[in-house]
Amino acid sequence: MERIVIVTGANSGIGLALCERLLTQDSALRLCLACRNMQRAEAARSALLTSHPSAHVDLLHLDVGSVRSVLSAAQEVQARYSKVDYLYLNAGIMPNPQVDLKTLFKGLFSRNVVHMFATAEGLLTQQDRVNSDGLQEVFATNLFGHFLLIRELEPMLCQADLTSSVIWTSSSNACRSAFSLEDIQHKDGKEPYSSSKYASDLISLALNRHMNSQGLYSSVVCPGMVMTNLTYGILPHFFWTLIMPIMWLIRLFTNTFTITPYNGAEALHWLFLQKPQCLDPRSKYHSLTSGFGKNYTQPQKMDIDDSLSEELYSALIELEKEVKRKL
Ligand SMILES: NC(=O)C1=CN([C@@H]2O[C@H](COP(=O)(O)OP(=O)(O)OC[C@H]3O[C@@H](n4cnc5c(N)ncnc54)[C@H](OP(=O)(O)O)[C@@H]3O)[C@@H](O)[C@H]2O)C=CC1
Ligand SMILES: CC(C)CCC[C@@H](C)[C@H]1CC[C@H]2C3=C(CC[C@]12C)[C@@]1(C)CCC(=O)[C@@H](C)[C@@H]1CC3
Repeated sequence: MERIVIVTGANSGIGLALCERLLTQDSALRLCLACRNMQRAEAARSALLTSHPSAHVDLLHLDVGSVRSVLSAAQEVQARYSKVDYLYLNAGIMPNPQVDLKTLFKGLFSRNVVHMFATAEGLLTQQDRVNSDGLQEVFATNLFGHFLLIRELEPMLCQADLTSSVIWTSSSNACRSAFSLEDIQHKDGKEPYSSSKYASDLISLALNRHMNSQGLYSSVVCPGMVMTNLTYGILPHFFWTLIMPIMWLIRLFTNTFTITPYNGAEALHWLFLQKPQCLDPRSKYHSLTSGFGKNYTQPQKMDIDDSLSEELYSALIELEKEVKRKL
């Protein structure tokens, strides 16, 4: 039977590299690029069809940061397909990032330098804003829109005698201290990205608890540090060009500097090949690249607990009711 794969944020970076790798793996699958910008989506589709001329590549308009768009995209999916086998929740934003130079320089001369380059913990802040649904934009895009999409696609993901995989592109920047149950949207802090990624780790755990019995399995991935539009937005372009040799040098000391989108998509691709029942719901699957350029996937236990994940799950269900009431 034809496998249906949906990838959000598929028009660039890790999402596009994943699509390329999936088609190389299985040219018979039906790939659906779920993107907010249809011009960029069309360009991505053309690029994929150039390397895989007989592939089935569909486009779906989805602004994951807009409740209305998520609801209508989910309806469109139900009209087009009979099931969904893989749902890659990859779209993500990090608006107006700022590097804390003091922490960076202090970190460079500390024993924590490798950890700092792997996670950027405490190094990055962002400036968030409220979107047209009245939600914090980073929360809405990186977490809530994707959660709503899963909820709307539940019948397609939970088919009798079949399993489905939901795969979140999280990050090693996900940090417990950045997340608070009292402020799940991170209105009051300066690390909405870290908070939203930690929340996705929690929600993945809760989804497994609630949905495994219906055949839905959720996993989280960290692609490592990858040069994409998202990372290019952190520092001026000329500065990245200047420090690029240093980035390749750092790769000799930490396997988390995967750098290319192809390498970054390693764990996302690896999960496509696994039986979802055999995965660990408490592990994050990391794309890693050795100093010699060898790609591999490694699970690492996450710093998450059941009660916090359950409370966040309930809070998102409540928020779902609230936003639907307001429509
Ligand atoms: N690069 C890195 O080092 C790391 C990245 N990640 C995560 O990987 C994921 C992919 O990012 P990456 O490839 O790096 O960056 P890119 O900016 O290249 O890709 C992000 C994708 O998400 C899409 N997107 C953003 N907002 C929305 C929205 N509201 N609706 C639909 N699509 C949207 C973008 O579309 P558009 O072109 O329209 O903007 C783009 O296709 C993100 O979740 C990011 O957090 C995690 C760890 C490290
Ligand atoms: C002097 C140095 C060579 C300058 C580079 C410093 C920083 C700009 C980078 C160091 C660690 C990087 C990093 C990310 C962004 C760029 C850095 C802060 C991420 C936060 C990008 C997005 C993610 O989700 C993380 C996994 C990355 C972690 C490392």
